[in-house]
Amino acid sequence: MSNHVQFNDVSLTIKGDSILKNIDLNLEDSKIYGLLGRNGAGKTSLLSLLAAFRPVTSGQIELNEETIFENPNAMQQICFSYDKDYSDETEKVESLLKDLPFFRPNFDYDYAMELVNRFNLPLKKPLQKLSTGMQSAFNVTVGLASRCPITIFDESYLGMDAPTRDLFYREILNEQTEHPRIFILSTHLVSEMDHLFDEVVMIQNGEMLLADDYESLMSRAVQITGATDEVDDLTANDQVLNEEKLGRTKSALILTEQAESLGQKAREIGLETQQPALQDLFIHLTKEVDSHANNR
Ligand SMILES: Nc1ncnc2c1ncn2[C@@H]1O[C@H](COP(=O)(O)OP(=O)(O)OP(=O)(O)O)[C@@H](O)[C@H]1O
Repeated sequence: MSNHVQFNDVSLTIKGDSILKNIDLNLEDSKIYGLLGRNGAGKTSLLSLLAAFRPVTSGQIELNEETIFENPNAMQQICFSYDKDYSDETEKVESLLKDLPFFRPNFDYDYAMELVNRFNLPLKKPLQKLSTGMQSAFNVTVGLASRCPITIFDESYLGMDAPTRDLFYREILNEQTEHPRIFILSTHLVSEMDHLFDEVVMIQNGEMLLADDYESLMSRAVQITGATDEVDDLTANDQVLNEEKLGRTKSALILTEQAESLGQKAREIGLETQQPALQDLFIHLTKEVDSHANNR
């Protein structure tokens, strides 16, 4: 069965503060979503609504047309992996993993043991005694081996060192081939993780800024560099996300439906073009919204 999630005009208010505003979002099966946003943008709030940790203030979130909140059937389909506080957790890694099949119907214990070996997790140690990075590796092990149709990782890899994160990224791609599902990866490590994303979702100040597939978003972006007046003439009618000047030379980051033909024209008149990275778009798209907000 193909799973899909729909956010319909979802808002969240906490103690009078508007945290999320009118969020519309569709999540489709077998896709990896990168959820990006500045600090405090509302990523964790949005994910905690999807995990049914709290009710929406208005709107609906549905999994396969069924409301998620207080719906045990829907909630069993969703795994939310985040940076938990384990300071009081005296249970050992081994016994926690052994208990999981009772709560997670798709939990694959053998796969969990493979991950325990790969991440060098000490089975006999209580969780509270693991290092921060090892606790993250435990969270990731549970998230991957639970094989939930909706699997969410909210910065759950922050404590991991670079080789361990690399191992995790490989597992995600492998799992998506072997056991496809909806993955949502909330992260600030944009340049390190962008190769994983099928879709990109950006939120800013609790509002949806952008939701698009990675390829089509990147195909709309081009960086043009050359003599300032030539770059200005060529890009006069385009959305310039960022400009950097060095003497008489200028580099402009452009987002346009016509990026391919614009790039071609640029090269024809001797300007240089480059494909920007998702991180560049993220930095300048979120910066631009800020500067508008400050001007109001
Ligand atoms: N329980 C709460 N009570 C009041 N405000 C909250 C609560 N939880 C979150 N907020 C506020 O909601 C906003 C969004 O927070 P959230 O944690 O969702 O952002 P985030 O995008 O995950 O940020 P970060 O990248 O820094 O983790 C922030 O302004 C935060 O202060």
